[in-house]
Amino acid sequence: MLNETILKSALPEAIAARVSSLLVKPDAVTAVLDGTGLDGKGRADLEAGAKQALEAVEGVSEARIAVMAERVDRRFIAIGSGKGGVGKSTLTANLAVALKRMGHNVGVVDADIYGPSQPTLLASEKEKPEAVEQTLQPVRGVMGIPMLSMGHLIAPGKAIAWRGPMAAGALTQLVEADWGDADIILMDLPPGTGDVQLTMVQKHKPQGAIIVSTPQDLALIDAARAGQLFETAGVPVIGLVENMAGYACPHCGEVSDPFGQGGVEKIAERLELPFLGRIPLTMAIREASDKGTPPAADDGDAGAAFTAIAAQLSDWLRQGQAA
Ligand SMILES: Nc1ncnc2c1ncn2[C@@H]1O[C@H](COP(=O)(O)OP(=O)(O)OP(=O)(O)O)[C@@H](O)[C@H]1O
Repeated sequence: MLNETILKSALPEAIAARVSSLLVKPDAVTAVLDGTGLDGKGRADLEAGAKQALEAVEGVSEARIAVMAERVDRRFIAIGSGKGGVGKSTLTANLAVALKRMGHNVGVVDADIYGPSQPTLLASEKEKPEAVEQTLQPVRGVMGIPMLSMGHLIAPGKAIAWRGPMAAGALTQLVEADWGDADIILMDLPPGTGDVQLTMVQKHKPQGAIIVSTPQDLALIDAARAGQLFETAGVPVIGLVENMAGYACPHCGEVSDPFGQGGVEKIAERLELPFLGRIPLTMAIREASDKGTPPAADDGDAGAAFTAIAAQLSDWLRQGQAA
């Protein structure tokens, strides 16, 4: 006589551990499995494995499997800048790595569709995302961080020259991918404050935003504009980050300020927004970024500034404000 114990013992251990219920009905066996933490492929494999094992049991003509997963309360955090080339992508990659090291389930959407650099920064250039039932499955970057970028979907070196609606459509696919149990998704926005950015922010409504700027006056004007963009869209600004602040000469050790100093902190004060910290301009950061080894992945000096900013983001995520 078939019963739950017999059926469960026919399942491989990893599948048996996920059984929520197993019922023997006259026409079929029905199993409900817990798919929490698995991505689309993992859930499909779980379902197929259970079905095959149960239908191999004598007396079972059909096994119906349902894989359920706990709803993940997912938050998107946008990293934006008013101006290009100020280090938005570098900050995003390092914040992701630092948050991961702090125990967060973090993912990265490279929404910088015109210049996607996350595949290089997080060493996933060769990966190609698959789609399961038309939903993209993120690839894995450094430290297993789930991530998606247009850079994964287009041929390397190919420029993307899309108009707003097409760009927004492509980005939706990245945002609405199967993020599994990742509950914090960092979104590397395209630089600037045009229509594309505003549409993206309004459509995908991040829970908070970080603005990056270098300390020079021109960048600061644009950073203030980025603040207005988020305000218009009703997205709270978590704080401002100053990048490329102070350069220590690798030969003589003298510190100079090619882009000025302290400007971002001043503008944060003026806009009444938190200042999250300063990242120095160093060869180590540039070299590590090009190699796909984000400095925040280890305890070296180059990563410390990123880790300190990630700690504030982590506090904001826990309490709703930066420490
Ligand atoms: N603190 C830093 N020290 C040294 N180099 C840096 C630093 N921050 C960024 N860089 C370098 O500056 C360049 C631009 O950085 P990044 O791509 O992160 O900027 P971005 O704002 O995302 O640019 P884009 O406009 O392309 O989106 C990269 O080569 C990066 O390695």
